[in-house]
Amino acid sequence: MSDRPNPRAAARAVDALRRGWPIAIDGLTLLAVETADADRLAAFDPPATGGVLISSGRAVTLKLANQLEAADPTAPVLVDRAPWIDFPAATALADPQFDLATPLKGPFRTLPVPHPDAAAAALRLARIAGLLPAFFLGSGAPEATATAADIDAHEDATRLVIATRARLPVEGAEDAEIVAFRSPESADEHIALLIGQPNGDAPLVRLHSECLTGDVLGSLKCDCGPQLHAAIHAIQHSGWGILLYLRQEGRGIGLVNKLRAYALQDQGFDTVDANTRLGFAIDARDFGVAARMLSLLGQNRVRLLTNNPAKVAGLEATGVTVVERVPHALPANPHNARYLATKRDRTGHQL
Ligand SMILES: Nc1nc2c(ncn2[C@@H]2O[C@H](COP(=O)(O)OP(=O)(O)OP(=O)(O)O)[C@@H](O)[C@H]2O)c(=O)[nH]1
Ligand SMILES: [Zn+2]
Repeated sequence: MSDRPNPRAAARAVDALRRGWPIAIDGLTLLAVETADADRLAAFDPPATGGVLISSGRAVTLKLANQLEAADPTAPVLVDRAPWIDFPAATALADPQFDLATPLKGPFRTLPVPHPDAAAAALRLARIAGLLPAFFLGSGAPEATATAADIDAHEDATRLVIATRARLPVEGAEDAEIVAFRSPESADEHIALLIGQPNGDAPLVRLHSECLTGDVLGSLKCDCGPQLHAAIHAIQHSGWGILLYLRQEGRGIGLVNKLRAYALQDQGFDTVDANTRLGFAIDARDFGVAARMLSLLGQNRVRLLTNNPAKVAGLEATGVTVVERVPHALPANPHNARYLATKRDRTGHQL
């Protein structure tokens, strides 16, 4: 009955969310809390009864869902918009960063989520837009309209194509070639660095997810910067291979949300709990993107440089054979020791 999924509609919806404009998804009309303000909210929901949509990871902190319900921290929860929930109160509801400074008063009451699939899709769209996963529901005229299928189509990795390639000598690998990938409507430009010459062996491959703080600023909170450079050296040393630089900042939640997770880590939460308290999955990355890039480069058998079994499983699930996992652990420092221990203890990293 419906038209073919339209990724362009999802792209328009992402743009509208970031600008603070209302959108509609399959029967729900929504305004992102993060980009709203009191006036926009008043125009969007004049009776102030529309409810606030959050994710169950956040709802657990607010005691609106139990741990069991939060097995999927991204599941939608609808909070009744009690008369006292004005714009600042809704912001405090959405953003756990302020919990210590402004303890939430409540009481909050949940309501059944109308159109749960649309609500879940809206929370996914907030993540794609790099915003907090929280919305006002209302009735204002939407600036953009998308369906859940449009959003999935927008994320479909098979639409990725090679945009261009060029020689790029880099420190540690002077004969490297850079290949850029794009998919229509998406702002992300993933990169592959091809190092050395194919020699008949499966290439040594590193999936590196973007980390502005670690890759560029030399952050000591994680191991990304040293892992990036060590990967280039290891690939060069192995004869040949590929470094994929994936635009999946913050394990897929975006830079600003990752920095919010860092603020929660400053309050004592570890990297796993920080993500779920914000209302995100522990790891929101889609390694199908990496599989598609390898396929466009003609590689379906790889030796994978990683400590993360989820990367091996993610590639294998999309048709890439991982003939060997090659460990990629680097020395800890006082600032990232807890982060590395959490990865070992809570996300199955083999260090
Ligand atoms: N959300 C969030 N992302 C983080 C945090 N610390 C680092 N990252 C992101 O995690 C990603 C780095 O992960 P990877 O280097 O691929 O590491 P990994 O998944 O642990 O796997 P391997 O290094 O391959 O073993 C980058 O996108 C970072 O921005 C954090 O505390 N919270
Ligand atoms: Zn990092």
